[in-house]
Amino acid sequence: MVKPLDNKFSAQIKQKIDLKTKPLGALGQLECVAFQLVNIFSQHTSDAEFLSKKWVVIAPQLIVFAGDHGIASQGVSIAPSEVTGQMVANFAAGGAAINVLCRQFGWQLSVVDCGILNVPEADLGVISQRLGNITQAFHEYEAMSEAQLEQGLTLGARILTLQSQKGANVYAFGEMGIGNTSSAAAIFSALSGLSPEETVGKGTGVSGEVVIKKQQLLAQALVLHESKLTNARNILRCLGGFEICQMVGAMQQAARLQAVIVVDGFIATAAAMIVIALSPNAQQYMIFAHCSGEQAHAKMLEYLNVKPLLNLGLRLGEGSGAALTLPIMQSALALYNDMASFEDAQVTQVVQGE
Ligand SMILES: O=C(O)c1ccc[n+]([C@@H]2O[C@H](COP(=O)([O-])O)[C@@H](O)[C@H]2O)c1
Ligand SMILES: Cc1cc2nc[nH]c2cc1C
Repeated sequence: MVKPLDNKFSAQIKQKIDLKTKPLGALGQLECVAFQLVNIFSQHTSDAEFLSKKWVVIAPQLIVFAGDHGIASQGVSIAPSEVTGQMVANFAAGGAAINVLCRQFGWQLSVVDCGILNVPEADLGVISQRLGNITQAFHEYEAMSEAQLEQGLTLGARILTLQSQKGANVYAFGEMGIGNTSSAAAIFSALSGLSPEETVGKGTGVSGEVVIKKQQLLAQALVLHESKLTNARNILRCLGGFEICQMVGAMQQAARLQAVIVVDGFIATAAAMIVIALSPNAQQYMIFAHCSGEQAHAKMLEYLNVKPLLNLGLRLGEGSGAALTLPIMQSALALYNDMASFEDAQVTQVVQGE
């Protein structure tokens, strides 16, 4: 079960932010981030501890879930499925964008093989939680079986529990999987009722013709599975990927632990949408890192009524947008902890005009 935030200290947190030496709201979204983080971190804190404690991000973990997609055989990506495994090897060797950003900011990075076609050599440090080699093409079959779905949710939760032993209070979620923008768009259409024309985009950078092909495959899938697409579990099973499934399990577990969940781009947000559909309280623990260049990501964020922290036109995945939020979260907390109040600094309190 995902508990709602108890909001025990929320009025005090808001007041402390408002009494800092600045015009009301002048730190913009940093104020929202500070409020959300302190509200989450203070869930099991006594009144005395709350007043004296400095709030910090502890042992931040970024987990990249990788999976291959049957739908990729339909030519929906600029890259073949083999690239998923090749990129996983790149993650393991430390050369990808996400490795650079994790080193830059201090995330601990884990990579999970949820079921990819070409598995890198065993000793590369990739965590193996395989549900199969590849999902079935969802325009003709259910992407995965009930057993694979169940196992994926369990294994996703398991990896989060393992990482939580490092004492982390923030988890970020990224993915790698050729073809997975098709899967994420299908999930978004099934959950929202939006047409494939509205949810499909260019993914890795396909041409207009391929976008139309993607839309047609999605339309076919939505008709094929129509009778089953009435709940979030079936939507995930029929249209999802092994990596999306494990991301759902891991995000659910992070929410159960009342930890912060940093959601990356289009595919990670599709996983978050499933989590929210299953457990609406989970959204209280989520920070949406950025608005991706994938055209329907802005629509997903609008559908969830959330404001992302960044808008840099990123469309890489891997957790790259999520990685960039660590210094933002740390800055928001440092301001909350250390910035003087009007009273501390003997500055005349300014009142906002009408
Ligand atoms: O995170 C995003 O918003 C995002 C947007 C477009 C593409 N991607 C990445 O590109 C791959 C999927 O693109 P595609 O064209 O193969 O469906 C997958 O590995 C994702 O990590 C990621
Ligand atoms: C090269 C490459 C790197 C990626 N990283 C995430 N998705 C990707 C897709 C491609 C094609």
